[in-house]
Amino acid sequence: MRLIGNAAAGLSLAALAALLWLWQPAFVWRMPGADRIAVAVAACLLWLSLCVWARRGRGRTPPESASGTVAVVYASQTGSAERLANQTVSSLEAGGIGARLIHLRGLDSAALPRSATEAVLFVVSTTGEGEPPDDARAFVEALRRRPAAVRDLRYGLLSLGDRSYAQYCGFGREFESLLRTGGATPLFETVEVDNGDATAIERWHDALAVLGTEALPPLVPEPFLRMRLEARRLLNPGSPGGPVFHLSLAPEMGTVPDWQAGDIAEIRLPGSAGLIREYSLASVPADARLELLVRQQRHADGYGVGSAWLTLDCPLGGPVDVRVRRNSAFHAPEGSRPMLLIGNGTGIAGLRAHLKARAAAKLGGAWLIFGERQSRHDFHFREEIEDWQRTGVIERVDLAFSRDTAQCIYVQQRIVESGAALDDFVHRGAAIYVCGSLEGMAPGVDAALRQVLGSPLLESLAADGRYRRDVY
Ligand SMILES: Cc1cc2nc3c(=O)[nH]c(=O)nc-3n(C[C@H](O)[C@H](O)[C@H](O)COP(=O)(O)O)c2cc1C
Repeated sequence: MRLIGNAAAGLSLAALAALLWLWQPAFVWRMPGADRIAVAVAACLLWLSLCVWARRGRGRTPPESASGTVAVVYASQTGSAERLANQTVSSLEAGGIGARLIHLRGLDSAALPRSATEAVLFVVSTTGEGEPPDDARAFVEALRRRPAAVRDLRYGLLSLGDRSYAQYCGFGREFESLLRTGGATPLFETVEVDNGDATAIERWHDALAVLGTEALPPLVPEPFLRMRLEARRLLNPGSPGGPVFHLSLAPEMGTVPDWQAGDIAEIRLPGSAGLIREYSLASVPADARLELLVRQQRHADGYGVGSAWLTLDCPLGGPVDVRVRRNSAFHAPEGSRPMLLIGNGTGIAGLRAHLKARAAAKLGGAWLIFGERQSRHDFHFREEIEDWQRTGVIERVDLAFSRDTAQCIYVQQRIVESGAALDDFVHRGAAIYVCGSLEGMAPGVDAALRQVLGSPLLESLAADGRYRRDVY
């Protein structure tokens, strides 16, 4: 191919030189012979540099493997599928296969590559009770209506889940059945990953050999960073609820890793076969600290493993192995769009990070709806929140303390009570962010938003990334 290309460039160069010689416009004709030759040489040089420039431009596209390029499409609720998709792209590219990362949110099934040379690798997780991540809902809905949209697609599927849930990999299985119904062709057997199981991830890596290279570098897991527990403060002494601690992790040396509001801290517990616990980050990089809220879990048979270590056993100043997981599904909206922040309990952590980021960017236009048990004990970060109200970062706060009154008020009631203002806020362009418990709060908030805004609007907000949730 390259030989043919070079020959063609040579021939066209010769033709151009001949043309220039024959044509010789009048002003060139009047020049002395030596000058005419100089003009012809200059024109040829100009032509040559144009050819070189055009070839360099072409060289910037990803290299194609013997079997073409790969689109790696992910849908993720809390960032794990996003991370594996990223690692897959890096590994493919290092192995010489052109790969591009695509977020399933906003993707039209008609836009999926369907050529014989481009394969699609899907990396998806399951959330809720066997449900798709929020960023996959619109795509899946469209696929249900028009399954043939994926006909002729060649795909591989990595499906993340956790066997402790009743519907293990429920969404991954539903997605695969939709792909097959639509006539898509699997490149290899779907790989299901139970709770980050490394052996299953290795199987995924091995299966990728079908794309045309045996020597694919391994998927590189992000390393943990050694930090130390700098501070631990009980936020709710006297609360009828479980104790909530505000933890601050400082770097042992050097700087903290980079992150954005919405990202998640993964903490590796010592002496527990590498068990990892995850928490929404409550701080921003300008704080130079990773801050978390941890509720101490007490069960009939003792404390929860992760929370007991962080709130009781880890000594102040002691080492903590941590890494940050990018969770773009809960990142801030673009620009200065207003935000409706809804959460309960330790969910204030993720919302606080967003408020801190907005305060630093001098953005107003935040509305906070927060719920806990008693205002006297459980109004976490009260001073900060009141300060943000004074300085205009927060334009409105609604609180729902369930144990302050006999009627047990929750955030979902506040949503319904403020229906007209909330509808107006959304029509002013606001994005809705929900952080906190999956049980009770998240479905209750979802139902209340549907009641106030209507399901079609809420679905379209989700599809546009204006309804995002970090719920656990
Ligand atoms: C709130 C919540 C609900 C979940 N529901 C399920 C489920 O129904 N079935 C399942 O197999 N895994 C379930 N999981 C486990 C996730 O699929 C698993 O942790 C996955 O690695 C998350 O990937 P993501 O971060 O890309 O969303 C759930 C996890 C969470 C936090």
